[in-house]
Amino acid sequence: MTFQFNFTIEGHLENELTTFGDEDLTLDSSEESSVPESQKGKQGDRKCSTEQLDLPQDHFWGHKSVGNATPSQDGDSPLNVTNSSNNLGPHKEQPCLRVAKEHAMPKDLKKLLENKVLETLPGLQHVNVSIVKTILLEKNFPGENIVSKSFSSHSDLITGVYEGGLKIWECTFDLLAYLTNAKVNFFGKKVLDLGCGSGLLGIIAFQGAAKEIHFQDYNSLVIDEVTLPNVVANSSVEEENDINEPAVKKCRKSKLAQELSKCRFFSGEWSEFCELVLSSEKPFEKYDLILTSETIYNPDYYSSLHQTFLRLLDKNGQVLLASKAHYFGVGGGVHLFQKFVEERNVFETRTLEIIDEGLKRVLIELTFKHPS
Ligand SMILES: C[S@@+](CC[C@H](N)C(=O)[O-])C[C@H]1O[C@@H](n2cnc3c(N)ncnc32)[C@H](O)[C@@H]1O
Repeated sequence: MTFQFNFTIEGHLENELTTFGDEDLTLDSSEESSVPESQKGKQGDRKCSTEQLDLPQDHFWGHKSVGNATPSQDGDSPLNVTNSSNNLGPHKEQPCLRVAKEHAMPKDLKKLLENKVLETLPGLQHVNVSIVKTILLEKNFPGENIVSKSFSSHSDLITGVYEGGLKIWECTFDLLAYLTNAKVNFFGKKVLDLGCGSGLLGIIAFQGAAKEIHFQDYNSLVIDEVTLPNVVANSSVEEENDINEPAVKKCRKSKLAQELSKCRFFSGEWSEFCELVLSSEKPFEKYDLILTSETIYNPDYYSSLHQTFLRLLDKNGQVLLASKAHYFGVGGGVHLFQKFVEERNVFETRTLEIIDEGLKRVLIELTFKHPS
């Protein structure tokens, strides 16, 4: 089975970009200085201080743009750095960590699916992201315009600004297939879809009667425009439409609300997310299962990702991680990540599957070396 997604920059969308002012185009650190003073610090949900944030020494945040230069069959091509090499070195720029926030499920669920076109995968529905992007480009909505930034930089990733959640990456499908084939049991588990984007991994856990499912993405726009609608699209909200009987309708509504209350949604950088989620429940019940796809492309994030697993995974829990073997241009990949993990000596890694067609992809499992 092949899935085709168009990750390239649609021509008509590019044209629409011309309607945005230059001030929207803060593509990389070298262009940062051209940002009008009035625009600086306008991204209200960003926090910029190393001291406050317990950053690892080796953690730097230049705005590395990573593009999908070579269109491929599924559009999910090797990641190539689109900007010049001066983006690859450490920057003096202050690290900017996106503050985490929790997103409430809106009361009006049908509104979430307004203007959305649904596509169907076996057993799953998801919104068409190209249409979401088109609408977002047309709307001059408040907040950070990651869509226009992504288009103008011809890039699916802009380090520290947009981390790629507005598309479904190939390894999500590998992990979905693994979860189905290996009949992974979600029943009664607390699950985290880390770096969720579309949230399809978490949705599978939701459908598999997980006790609780948390979704996290770097960008709040992704949660609002893609993850939340996808979760709702895969709940029984549509069935409700067909019922005329008010008592039955009321009963269905409360069942649906109960079902959806198992899901929580978060945006923000991983260390910030950890702080938020750990303080949101006392005591915090750790995750039995963390699902994560295409989140190890950038070695600069390994420390924060490793810390997230360490802080949030239950001692007997499991991380299922899907990744390309290597991310050209950004430098991350399975080998480097496994080496990073081995050096920390906390987690055991086990290769579950190697998919050696097209770009080599790998599924790995992480568990604590010493569970108790
Ligand atoms: C390449 S996208 C993959 C999206 C999705 N998992 C998929 O496979 O389709 C990487 C995801 O990881 C998240 N991410 C990457 N780096 C992050 C960071 N430092 N802090 C928080 N989230 C991050 C982003 O939210 C983004 O959605």
